[in-house]
Amino acid sequence: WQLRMLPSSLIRSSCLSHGFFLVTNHKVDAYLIQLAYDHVDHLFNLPIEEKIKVVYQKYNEAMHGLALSIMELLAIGLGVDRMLYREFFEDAVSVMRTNLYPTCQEPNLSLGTGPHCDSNALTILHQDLVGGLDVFVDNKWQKVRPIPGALVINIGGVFAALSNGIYRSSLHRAVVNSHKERRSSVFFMCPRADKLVKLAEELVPTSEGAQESFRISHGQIYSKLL
Ligand SMILES: O=C(O)CCC(=O)C(=O)O
Ligand SMILES: [Fe+2]
Repeated sequence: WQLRMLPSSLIRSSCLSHGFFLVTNHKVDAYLIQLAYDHVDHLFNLPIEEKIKVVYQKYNEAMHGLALSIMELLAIGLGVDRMLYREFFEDAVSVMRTNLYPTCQEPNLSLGTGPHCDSNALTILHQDLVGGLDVFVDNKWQKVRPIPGALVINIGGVFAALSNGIYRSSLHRAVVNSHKERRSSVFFMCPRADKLVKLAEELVPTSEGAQESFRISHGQIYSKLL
């Protein structure tokens, strides 16, 4: 199972089946990604130094910019106005998480990050070269093998809802191993909680009433997904 590259039609086909794809040549500075990892250890020693805050701010800005570009490709793939999701997510709130998975003598008995679907809109994950991310596709766990410099993108529950379920949000997990610790940095983009999540007209070919009944805030979707 190999995922690669992306014009909007390739993104569309991966989103129709499982919602995961890789982005390379994404212009996010490799040095910035490395800095974010380097500073993880300091995060636990509060107060956080100004320097570290700046790294994470820059990391978030870079990922936010990339996520907005991906939103355009997702829109093209769905046949809606190219700017629709870019504009919708312009003021998105984001969360960043850095995971450290220590080695484990009995990896089969332990959960790294247990099976889950992301409930936010779009996730951008950077993993080191150890490997451990699995996606449940075609009824089995399949590895997302690390590729140097590549970012793993996946559709979350909010975007699956925005696409009227056309794009999929898939179950995934991170497993541990007995020989090498692993790190990943994850950027979760979600709309502000009070944002009204409304389907693009093209995705609801039925009456205005159906549109109306779909109006639901992101907070409501989020609480249903948790
Ligand atoms: O660490 C990973 O590879 C996966 C992490 C993940 O899925 C998450 O934090 O939502
Ligand atoms: Fe996840």
